[in-house]
Amino acid sequence: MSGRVIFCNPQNSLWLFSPLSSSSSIKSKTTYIKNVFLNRRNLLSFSPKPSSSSSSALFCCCSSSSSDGGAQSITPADPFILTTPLYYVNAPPHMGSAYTTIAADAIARFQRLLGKKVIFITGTDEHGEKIATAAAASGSTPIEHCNNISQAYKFLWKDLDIAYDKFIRTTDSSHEEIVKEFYARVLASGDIYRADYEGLYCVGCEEYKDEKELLENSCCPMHLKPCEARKEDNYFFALSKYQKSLEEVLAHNPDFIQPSYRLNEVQSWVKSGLRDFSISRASVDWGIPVPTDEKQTIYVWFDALLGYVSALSQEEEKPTLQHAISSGWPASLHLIGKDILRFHAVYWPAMLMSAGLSLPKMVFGHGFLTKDGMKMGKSLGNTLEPKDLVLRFGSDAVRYFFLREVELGNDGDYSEERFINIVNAHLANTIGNLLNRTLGLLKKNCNSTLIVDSVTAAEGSALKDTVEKLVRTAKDHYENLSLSLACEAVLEIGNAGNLYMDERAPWSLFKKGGDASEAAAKDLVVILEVVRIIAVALAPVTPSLCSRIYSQLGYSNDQFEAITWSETRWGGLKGRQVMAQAIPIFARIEIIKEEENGGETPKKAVKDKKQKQKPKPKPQVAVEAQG
Ligand SMILES: Nc1ncnc2c1ncn2[C@@H]1O[C@H](COP(=O)(O)OP(=O)(O)OP(=O)(O)O)[C@@H](O)[C@H]1O
Ligand SMILES: [Zn+2]
Repeated sequence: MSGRVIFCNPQNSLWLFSPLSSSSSIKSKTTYIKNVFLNRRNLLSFSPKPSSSSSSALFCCCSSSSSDGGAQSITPADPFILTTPLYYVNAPPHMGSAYTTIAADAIARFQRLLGKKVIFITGTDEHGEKIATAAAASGSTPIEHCNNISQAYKFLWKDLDIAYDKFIRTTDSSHEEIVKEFYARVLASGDIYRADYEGLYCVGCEEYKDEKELLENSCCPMHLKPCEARKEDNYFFALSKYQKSLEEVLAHNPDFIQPSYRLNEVQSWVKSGLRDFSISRASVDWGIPVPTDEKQTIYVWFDALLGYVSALSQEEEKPTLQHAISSGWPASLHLIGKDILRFHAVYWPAMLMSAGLSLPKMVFGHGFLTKDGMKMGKSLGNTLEPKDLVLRFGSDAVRYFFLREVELGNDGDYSEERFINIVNAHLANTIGNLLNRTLGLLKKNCNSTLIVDSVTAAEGSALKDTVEKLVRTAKDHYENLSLSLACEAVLEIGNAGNLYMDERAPWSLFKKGGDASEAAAKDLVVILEVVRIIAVALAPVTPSLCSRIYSQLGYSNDQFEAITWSETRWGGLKGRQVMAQAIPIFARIEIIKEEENGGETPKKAVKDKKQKQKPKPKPQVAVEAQG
């Protein structure tokens, strides 16, 4: 289905022209508009057109517009555009930055499994005072510093199996072009003016603060450092002009800000009165020059948010807003931490409205990974090294633990003991052992070959029903971004498989021979089918682990790469398939005492554990092959 959107008002409104006849009721027109347009593009709210307007225009949509110079066709094939924050390169990545990116990657992978065209954008935010200071402290030029840290992000994303489509750096020249064009548009809308400003500035947040949000001694609650009193002659963005439009967007679009409890927070910021904010810095050199005044640079947030748009420009095209947005803007989802919600839920929509661009469909502000109750962050330095975790435990364990343990939206504290317990119990035991035991029995009793022509010929009906129900549950949770609950549902499939194995006890049926033996061989097929379904349903979260499962089930890597969610349907295993050699797909993590590992690093401890026996008091962790 498609419709026409005609751009009429350069500010905030557009008119929808619907093919419904003029005699259709307002209710049916409303339903039509909702179904066809809302949530597909960015028609965030609408109201019946004032009767004096053009006869074919049905509704006036507030707060969203298309800037593409006229009519725009809407097609169902819009891509799913998903973004992480562009991380600030004042310091290398840490587990907090990894958390958002892992979650975004799982969402992107799930959407790809559904067959959607996905554009998964991540990148680095590289301008501003903090960066210049960090570069000076490390004895490098700002761009050298940015190159190093940006590269560190890319390396980490590789280690964590992050399959992004676009990595945007705000120092890219194409980005700079787009920021300048955007600035010019906002200026042309009459939303930029020059004024003096005096206030309290947190360099950590790169933001002027309201006194009422600060702790004692004007300390920033996030960075625990006193803010500096500053006075500057700056360019301002007229945010206050968008008060009403923002209120309407928030009121009419309950899904725009997620989780829903964050909407109240945003609504109360807006209700308390929006103040214009400064979008340039006279005292900062490391930034994009203001197009109309080379003595000032554009405020780092005004610049960075535009990275979501500039990331869409194609290398072979001239970097213009028009080209960039024609790749499918608006974003379907900005996944961010709650620390930067105000920028994404208030500043960014207002900026987009001013420039006549569509608003993102959803902004999801997740919670914090904390250490001793404080947000882990680069500025506080209380971070956890994701690289270390990956080296010790592998990317699947890291991805699984944080997505399973910290429900997207909530805060969560890290504990190594809990990490080990969870990944051992879920990945090594429930899933890994189930596959390993089953393949072992298949090898011993069936020559590693499935004895049936198709899985349906072997199916265990009650188990099949349970699995089908849990697959539906997992899908619903993925769709609602409840990643922890999605993991839980998939684990339940594993539990059901283990229960079936224990109840049927195929090892003893094989001993009986005859029909019992044949029933046992069918049971093995059924269990392997359960594990195959787990591999599809958990692929967004633990892609490497799931590809190892697929390869043990006799599929090629290419076959795994081509899977879609529809393959969670019961019956996918090929009859008469010969299974690969059973090797543990997930190395169980063992806690061994340091007296056993002689103080060596945990991985090394596996190899040397038998030789070194010096007594030492503290426990250590080692990785061991699952038995
Ligand atoms: N402790 C954390 N828990 C969850 N996500 C985090 C955490 N720290 C950072 N992030 C992610 O990184 C984003 C902020 O990126 P940024 O580069 O500013 O990192 P930061 O470590 O918070 O920096 P700083 O400590 O200097 O403020 C957050 O919105 C969130 O997506
Ligand atoms: Zn701060």
